[in-house]
Amino acid sequence: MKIVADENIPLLMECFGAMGEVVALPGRSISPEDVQDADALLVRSVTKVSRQLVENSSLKFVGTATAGFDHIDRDYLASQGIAFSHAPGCNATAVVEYVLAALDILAERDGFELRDRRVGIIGKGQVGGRLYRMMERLGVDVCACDPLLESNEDSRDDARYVSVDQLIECSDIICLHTPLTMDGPYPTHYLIGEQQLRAMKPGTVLINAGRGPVIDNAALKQCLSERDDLTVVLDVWEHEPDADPELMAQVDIATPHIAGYSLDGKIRGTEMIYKALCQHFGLPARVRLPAITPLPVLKQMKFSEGTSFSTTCSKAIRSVYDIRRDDAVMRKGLMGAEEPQRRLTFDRLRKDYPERREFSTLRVELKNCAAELTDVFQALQFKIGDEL
Ligand SMILES: NC(=O)C1=CN([C@@H]2O[C@H](COP(=O)(O)OP(=O)(O)OC[C@H]3O[C@@H](n4cnc5c(N)ncnc54)[C@H](O)[C@@H]3O)[C@@H](O)[C@H]2O)C=CC1
Ligand SMILES: O=C(O)C(=O)[C@H](O)COP(=O)(O)O
Repeated sequence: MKIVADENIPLLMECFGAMGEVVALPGRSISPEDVQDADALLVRSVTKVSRQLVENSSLKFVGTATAGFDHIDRDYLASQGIAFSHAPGCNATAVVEYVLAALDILAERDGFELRDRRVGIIGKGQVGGRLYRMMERLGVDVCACDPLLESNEDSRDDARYVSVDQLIECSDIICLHTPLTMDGPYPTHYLIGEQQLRAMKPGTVLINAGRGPVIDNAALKQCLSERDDLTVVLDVWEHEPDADPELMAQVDIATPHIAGYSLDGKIRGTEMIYKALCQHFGLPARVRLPAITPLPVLKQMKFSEGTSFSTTCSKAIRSVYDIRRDDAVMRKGLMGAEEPQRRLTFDRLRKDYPERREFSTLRVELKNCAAELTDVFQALQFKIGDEL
């Protein structure tokens, strides 16, 4: 079997090496010639899997180790009988933790308590659904907009569903977690445009960790030049990897599409397409990824009695993931850089992203602390108690 794969898929050789020839290539440069005689193509989000790439190839399987699949022409693959698989939910926890890490920094900077804010989540799927439940457990007032979920009797739950306009009207913090869609009953392209931006309440925090074009970036730039009360966190950008440096200068936290980049989430993505490929070709899935996942650098934190509530949570969150580093590195690398350097730097920051682990890899010891603090750490998915 010949497998062509994005070189940025972690544990590629460990998983697929024994199955045949594995050709690892930079995702953006995978060409029709590369896949012509391949049996399987394994990508991440930067490879456009279009008719032009795939036609005249011997491909039987395409897998993307990502949650999103707007880079895949699934209709064309289906028309050619090529199997397709993605990795739903693989990095949802990482994205939720990205949002929490951003809110933790902003709450300290701007002097607010998350519990005093209403959070509105647009897109209540794997990411948005986890975020919704976590906010509920943290005692935060939360609502969601997801007309597809709401209108489906099988998936509807007792969450508080509202329309986009209602959500914008009532939320202090707006989190975007929809896929990028251009058609269907509820397309998300430019879901947030000039009108929606204008309608946001004074002081709204807007976070986009879905896909760049869900916000009209030109309208956002214009809006931010007119009102300085909005706080914006952008992980995703229109025209990636060419993130607009002017917009970057206007937003409060800027990162290069790394919200889902926990090592745990990336490895889960690899595992999901590995299992799907094995199943498709009738091969045994022998590799056990948890067994070869590295141990976290930081395994345990102990808090002294009397440490304040918010200090304790912030310290734990920032020890695992300090989003300020990602923001600083992006600004340093991209501001003032010319094309094509800017694009190359955006991609390099993603390729060389340092190891980041999920909250659940850190054990937190809370001797003689308030029970409420234990509840909060549990809601955030940290491990509790002294085991070492
Ligand atoms: N920044 C990053 O690193 C990452 C970004 N993503 C992006 O986030 C998106 C969401 O991820 P998941 O939650 O895993 O996907 P998902 O498919 O589980 O959830 C998406 C939800 O959005 C809803 N939705 C679709 N159109 C909508 C609309 N017009 N208004 C409101 N809701 C709508 C769907 O019904 C679904 O419940 C992915 O498609 C991907 O594009 C995902 C992972 C990492
Ligand atoms: O899973 C998704 O969807 C994402 O957005 C991924 O985090 C994108 O990562 P890359 O595939 O671009 O490495």
